[in-house]
Amino acid sequence: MSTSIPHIRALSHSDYQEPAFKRQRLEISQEDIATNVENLIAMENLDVTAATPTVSLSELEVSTGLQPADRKMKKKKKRRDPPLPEPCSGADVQYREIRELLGGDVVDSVTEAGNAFLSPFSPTEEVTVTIESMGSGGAGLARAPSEKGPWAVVVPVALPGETVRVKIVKNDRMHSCGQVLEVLVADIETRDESLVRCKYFGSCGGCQYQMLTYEKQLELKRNVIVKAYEIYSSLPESSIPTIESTVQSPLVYNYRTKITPHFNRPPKAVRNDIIPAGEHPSWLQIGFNMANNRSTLDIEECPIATPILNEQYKSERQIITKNILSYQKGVSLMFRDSLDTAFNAKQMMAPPIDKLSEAFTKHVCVSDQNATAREMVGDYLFEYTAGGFFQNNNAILPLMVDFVKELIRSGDDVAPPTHLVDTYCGAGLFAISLSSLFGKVAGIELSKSSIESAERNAELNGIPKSKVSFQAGTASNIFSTVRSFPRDRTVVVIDPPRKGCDDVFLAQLLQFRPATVVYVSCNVHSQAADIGHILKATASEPEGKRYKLERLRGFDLFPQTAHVESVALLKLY
Ligand SMILES: C[S@@+](CC[C@H](N)C(=O)[O-])C[C@H]1O[C@@H](n2cnc3c(N)ncnc32)[C@H](O)[C@@H]1O
Repeated sequence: MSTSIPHIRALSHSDYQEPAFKRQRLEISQEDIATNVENLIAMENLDVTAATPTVSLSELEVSTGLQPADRKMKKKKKRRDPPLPEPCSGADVQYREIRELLGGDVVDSVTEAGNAFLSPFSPTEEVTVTIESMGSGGAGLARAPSEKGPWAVVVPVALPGETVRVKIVKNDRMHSCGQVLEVLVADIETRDESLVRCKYFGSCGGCQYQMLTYEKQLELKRNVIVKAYEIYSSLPESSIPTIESTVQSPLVYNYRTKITPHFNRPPKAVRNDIIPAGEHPSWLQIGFNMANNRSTLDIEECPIATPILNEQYKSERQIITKNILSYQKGVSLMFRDSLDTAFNAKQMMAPPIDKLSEAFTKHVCVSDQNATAREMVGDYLFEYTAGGFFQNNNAILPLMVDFVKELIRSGDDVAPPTHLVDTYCGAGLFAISLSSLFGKVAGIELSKSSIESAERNAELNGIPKSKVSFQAGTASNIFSTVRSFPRDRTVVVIDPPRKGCDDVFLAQLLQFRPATVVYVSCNVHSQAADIGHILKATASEPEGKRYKLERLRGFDLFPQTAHVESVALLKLY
């Protein structure tokens, strides 16, 4: 039964036009032609089994316009496959999921035959597939029809069990990406189109889950953590605690406190045009990356961003549109929700603190990357450079900080921790928010401007320098600074960037061996890999020196998207 899916239908026709001046991404380049031909030649010399994608020579000639003579010319040119994706990256996670779907042996044999990039689909081909599983990136995963050979189709906004007609929009290693044209068989139990708030949902790459209830989104995010630990930690099931339910964001729309829309410079062909007042030329795309490819989709407002960001973005779009012909380069904009920095921060924090006053409630939008932004998290005030790192969902931050506090307090009351080491500390969010639990706090962070903010934040919040110190540098350097900290009373908080901790950091952490480690992560896959490494490295140590993973819980910092963050507690036992 075909189901009416308004936003998906809208995507399938010509609402969105690729700007005429842009080279079509799907155009086959000379290099692609060469590769396809070589692969084809390789296939001709192979004992072609069912495991090999089947594209006939004539099909390839039709799709590439290549004639037999060209084949001879290109025969000698060999091109190697691009390297495998960076471990724990989104592409790596997806590749592993594709291997799971198609079978590791099958993928290996296609790869050995040099055909991992030989898509059985011609660009823009339409195909009907049934989604078999949900990828951790929020897209449905399907097998290509069997006559196409072992190949996957990755389909955003399609759910397991659904049958969808898609247009192929991109070919990659062992898979093609499909854009839904029609949902032929819908999972009406799970899909609820009335929940979708954004008219660009499905074509914009920002959100994946608007068609799901929030409860379902949280369940899927928990599954991502379960799977990440199964695959990336290489730990036995018995070493992984029950993963707790994902903590909800108090706001599920209008929560995002930073957005970075962008646009390209105008194409040469229109440089001498005159844009009539109030008109938005069709070639001008100001917005966010599309799902499935990196071209920009023109978007007037983003429902997951805070209202003040949308207000400012809308008026900025008008100014840019008016002046677009004067831009020589593409621009990445930044809008950051902030408390109004016109109020004096020291005065705000001088008792008696009035949290209902304008200084604590008036929000503004900061669009200068170098300007200062300000936010209150619980009882602490934080300032930071607007273009620098600060978490993007302020509504959930107090819950996250409280959970970290709970983990720290959950231990031995007889000898509670006295020292905190905040690694990858940014502007001091954890160091400062947790400072009341400790006698001594040390933080480290690579960005000098974030360290300056952290120092200022300690001062603004009345935390003496004798108690809290910050250091600019790579995280592993902290261990020489905190040599005097008592390891059995020390908590190390780890909150690295997406790629996780490096080997030097992990080696130093293992040598230091603090009683408690709280690992906060924006990439559950690298967190699982790092924690797996820590547990395995200490597994054969004597009692009291082995780490145990005691708690693990997801936090939904980005509702409507597939992204999930997680917090883990490690203890020595
Ligand atoms: C996910 S953020 C966490 C920041 C902070 N904990 C917070 O919640 O606001 C990761 C931080 O690690 C910093 N960083 C990246 N590589 C680093 C390294 N090798 N050593 C120390 N800090 C690093 C980044 O600048 C960024 O501020």
